[in-house]
Amino acid sequence: GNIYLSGAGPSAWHEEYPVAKGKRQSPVDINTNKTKFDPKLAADPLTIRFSDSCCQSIVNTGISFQVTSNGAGCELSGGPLDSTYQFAQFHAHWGAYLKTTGSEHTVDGVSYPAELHLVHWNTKYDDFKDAVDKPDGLAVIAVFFKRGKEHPGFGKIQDLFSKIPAKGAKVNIDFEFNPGLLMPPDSENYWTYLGSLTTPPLYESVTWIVMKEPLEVSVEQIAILRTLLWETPNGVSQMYNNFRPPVPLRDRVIRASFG
Ligand SMILES: NS(=O)(=O)c1ccc(-n2ccn(-c3ccc(F)cc3F)c2=O)cc1
Ligand SMILES: [Zn+2]
Repeated sequence: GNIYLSGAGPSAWHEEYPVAKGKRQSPVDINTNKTKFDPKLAADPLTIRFSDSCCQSIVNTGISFQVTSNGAGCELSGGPLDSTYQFAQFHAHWGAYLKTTGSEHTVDGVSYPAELHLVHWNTKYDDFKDAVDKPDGLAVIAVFFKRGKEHPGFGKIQDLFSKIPAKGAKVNIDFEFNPGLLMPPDSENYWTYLGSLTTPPLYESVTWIVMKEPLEVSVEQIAILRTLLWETPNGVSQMYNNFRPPVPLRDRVIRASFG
């Protein structure tokens, strides 16, 4: 069923996944008065490498779209990472029409209309499946979407949505698409903390790298996200509010790469 709409939604996930109440869950609110500038993050800059040939296909996962990659030439290292991570997929989370919620992370309690996640796995492990539940297994870059000018690059991905109308539907991407297009103009400034997958199985395996600067997309593009379809207790309908609200930070400090 639909993990956001069945039962009490995210607040009930702990019944089947006790780790939902764990010590390093995600997403969280980023209270900018409590983040800590770490000069080491600036001393060893985050290196984000994407290629034109790294996106193979797009699938409707039933809770988002997902652009999958074999990771060729797409690697992440430096900053908070002690290893090289390889790109596996990107997807997003978003809200409802005329609502301000939609992102998973919030900044000083404020939500963005949507949030993009670029998922990478630690190449010290054999493959994604092996890395996904290890404490240093994954690194996810989060990019907030804000309403503004159109983003033609993301539009190329959205043009495929009509081809994946239902859960499990998948099509090949037969044009070059470089996920680097989805990085904000300034990707030096980010926050980082140790967290988890934001949907079941909620593994506490993610080093989060949350870009401070949002990416502008048009209001129409935010609306197009909701043209994807998912199953609900009342039948197939538009996909929206596929986000987990922030959970307690517990005993963690969010570090900033900037002063
Ligand atoms: N929203 S997010 O924190 O970026 C996020 C949330 C959930 C996942 N997720 C859920 C199941 N899996 C998964 C996929 C393949 C696999 F072999 C094992 C998994 F757990 C996964 O990667 C991946 C990313
Ligand atoms: Zn996500």
